[in-house]
Amino acid sequence: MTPVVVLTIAGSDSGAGAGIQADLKTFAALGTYGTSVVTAVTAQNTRAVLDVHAVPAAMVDGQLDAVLDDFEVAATKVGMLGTEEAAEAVARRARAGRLPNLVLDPVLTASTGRRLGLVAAVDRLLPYVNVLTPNRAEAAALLGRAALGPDEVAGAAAQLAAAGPGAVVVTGGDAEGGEVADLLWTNGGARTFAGPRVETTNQHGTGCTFSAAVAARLALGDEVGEAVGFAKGYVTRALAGGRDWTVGEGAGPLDHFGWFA
Ligand SMILES: Nc1ncnc2c1ncn2[C@@H]1O[C@H](COP(=O)(O)OP(=O)(O)O)[C@@H](O)[C@H]1O
Ligand SMILES: Cc1ncc(COP(=O)(O)OP(=O)(O)O)c(N)n1
Repeated sequence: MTPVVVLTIAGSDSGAGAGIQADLKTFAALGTYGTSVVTAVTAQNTRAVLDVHAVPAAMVDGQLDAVLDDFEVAATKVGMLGTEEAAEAVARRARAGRLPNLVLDPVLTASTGRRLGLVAAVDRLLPYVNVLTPNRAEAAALLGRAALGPDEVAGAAAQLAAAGPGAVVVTGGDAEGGEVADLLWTNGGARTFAGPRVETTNQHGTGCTFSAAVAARLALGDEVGEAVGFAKGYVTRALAGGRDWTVGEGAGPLDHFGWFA
């Protein structure tokens, strides 16, 4: 059977734990055909982001044309945007209705510390987004706040949803405790998706993997709540599969495929 086509618009991670590489692995693991538009190239491994090169906006434009002129894209995941001009190139296609089921992971700072994106670039896309997937720090930054306390997450999600996205999932990887809970705000109400915390240092690319899985499942026909529930379970299994891996010396990648075994 011909697979559904999903698009990732994101940065390349040379260590392949996050970014375009994590997205394509996730798309493949979930039985979809992944296409890609590279917005930036990072020299990155499990320890650090060493360098970042933004792809010129004309080349981002060219890649978008190449993919959208030939493939019927059923869902798109957007990660690292590189520049505001790249964001505008994406916004133009979204305005024209060429990017259905648009999932935006507002990548701002790598967990190893380097700045990877700008709030202004993310803001340009918010009106066209179907599902926004910030972690707590990203949600706070998008709202111009320093941080979010546990009781402020639902209110922040509602505020972000009012800026355009039909649904907002604030992921909770950085919270304390034996459970990790993500909050989905949609249709004016909150739902929580909780799962066991996987104790591991191999958690590079969890946000990329989660948002890519949401996009893949929307492409396969899930409703937003179903897609978020599936993505949450998939990330938990991928973290568990790679828990004891020694791939690189720092925060290693997830096991995107092994849970099928
Ligand atoms: N240690 C963990 N155990 C289980 N699930 C996790 C863990 N860390 C993150 N997650 C899950 O990974 C997904 C991405 O969340 P998060 O880590 O907050 O994103 P980001 O990488 O953008 O900071 C969410 O579904 C979250 O619940
Ligand atoms: C090229 C690139 N894109 C995104 C990220 C951030 O990945 P993410 O899954 O959001 O989170 P961490 O792995 O940084 O926790 C990246 N590092 N590189």
